[in-house]
Amino acid sequence: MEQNSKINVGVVGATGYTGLELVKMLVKHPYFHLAYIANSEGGTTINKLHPSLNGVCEDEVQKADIDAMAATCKLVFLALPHKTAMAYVKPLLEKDVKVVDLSADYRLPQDIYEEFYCPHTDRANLEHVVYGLPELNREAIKSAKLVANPGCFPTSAILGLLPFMDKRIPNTPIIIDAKTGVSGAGKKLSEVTHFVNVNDNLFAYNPLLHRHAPEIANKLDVSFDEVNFVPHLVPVTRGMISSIYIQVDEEFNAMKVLQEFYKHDIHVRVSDMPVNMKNVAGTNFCDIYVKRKGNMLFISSSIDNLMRGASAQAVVNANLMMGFDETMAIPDIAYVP
Ligand SMILES: NC(=O)C1=CN([C@@H]2O[C@H](COP(=O)(O)OP(=O)(O)OC[C@H]3O[C@@H](n4cnc5c(N)ncnc54)[C@H](OP(=O)(O)O)[C@@H]3O)[C@@H](O)[C@H]2O)C=CC1
Ligand SMILES: CC(=O)N[C@@H](CCC(=O)OP(=O)(O)O)C(=O)O
Repeated sequence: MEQNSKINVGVVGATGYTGLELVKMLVKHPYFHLAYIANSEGGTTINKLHPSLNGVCEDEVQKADIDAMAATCKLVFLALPHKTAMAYVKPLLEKDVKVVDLSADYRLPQDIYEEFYCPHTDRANLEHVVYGLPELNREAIKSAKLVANPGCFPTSAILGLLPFMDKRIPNTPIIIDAKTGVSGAGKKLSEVTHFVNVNDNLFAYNPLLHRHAPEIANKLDVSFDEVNFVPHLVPVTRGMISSIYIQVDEEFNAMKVLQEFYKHDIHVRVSDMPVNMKNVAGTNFCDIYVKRKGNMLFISSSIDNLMRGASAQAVVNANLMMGFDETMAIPDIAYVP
C-alpha cells in the first residue's frame, strides 16, 4: 500500500551490509515509503536480521519475488552480489519498475565486464544504463530507468581524479594506492576477512589486476594500462581512502582547480588538510585534498565505502530519478568521534 503520496520503493538483499544502510535511510525518507524488503529466503523480519533496528523498523522480509516487487514498487534497490543482480534487472524493467543496482553488473561495457566478471545475460540493458556518479552524470540519472551504482574504489578514485584529467601529462601512469575497511567485502565470512587475519594487520590484495581498475579506466576514458590500482585491507569496519599520484606539467593552482570543479556539488568537500576516514563515516561526503610538488600531484580522497561507496549514493541516485532533491534522507553528520 502506498502511504499518503509517498513513492513505494523496495530493497532486495536486505540481509547484507549495504541492504541495512539502505533500510536505515529509507525508513526516514520524506517521499519514499519502504514498501518491500527481501532476501533470498524470506520468512523473517528486518529487525531479526538486524537487531539494531528493534523498535525502529520491524517490517516483514519476503522471499525475493519479481511479481511481488513489481506489484508493490515504483523503484527497487538491488543490494545483491554481482552476477545475481542481472537476473532481476531485466524482468523488473520489463514491468516498468526503475532499478538502482548496487552490484557491478551494469557498470561496464559487455566486453570488459565479461573479461573481469562472467558472461552477461542481459546485454540489451547495457545499452541504456546510466553510471550513477552524480558528479559525472547528474542530468542523465534524472531520466534513467536503470542506474548502475558505482563501485566504492571507483567512486573515491574517479572523484579525486576528475578535476585534473585535463592537466595530466598524457600517457603517464595514474597511481591509486587505496585502503578500505572490511565491510567492503560484504557480510559473508572468509579467511581473508577473518578477525585474526585483519586485526593488527595491513596488506594489499589483487594488486594492479583488481576488477575496479577497468571501471576506473573506463569512466575516466583512459586505457586499463594507464591505471595502476592497488587496494589494501585495513582493520577498520568502514571507510576508504585513495592516495592518488599523477604527473602534470602546466602551471595551475591545484586547490583552486579542485574548488572550482566541485563548487556546485554538495556531496564533495574540498579540504585544505589531508583527509581522513572518520570525517565522512556514515555520510555521503567525499572529502578531497590535493598537494603539488614539481610535476607530481598528490590527491587524497576519502569516503565511507558503505555510504558514498554504495547505499547513500544509491539513495541520491533514486532521489534524482524520482525528481527529488538529491540530499533527501542523506545523512550529513559523520560518526565522530
Ligand atoms: N560492501 C560495500 O562496501 C559495497 C558493496 N557493493 C555491492 O553491493 C552489493 C551488496 O553488497 P553487500 O551488502 O556488501 O553484500 P552482502 O554479502 O553483505 O549482502 C548481500 C545480500 O544479498 C542477499 N542475497 C544473495 N543472493 C540473493 C538472491 N538471489 N535474492 C535475494 N537476496 C539475495 C544475501 O542475503 P541472504 O543470503 O540472507 O538472502 C546477502 O546478505 C554487492 O554487489 C556489492 O559488491 C558496492 C559498493 C560497496
Ligand atoms: C574489502 C573488499 O573486499 N572490498 C571489495 C570492494 C567492494 C565494492 O564496493 O565493490 P563492488 O560493488 O564492485 O563489489 C573488493 O575489493 O572487491
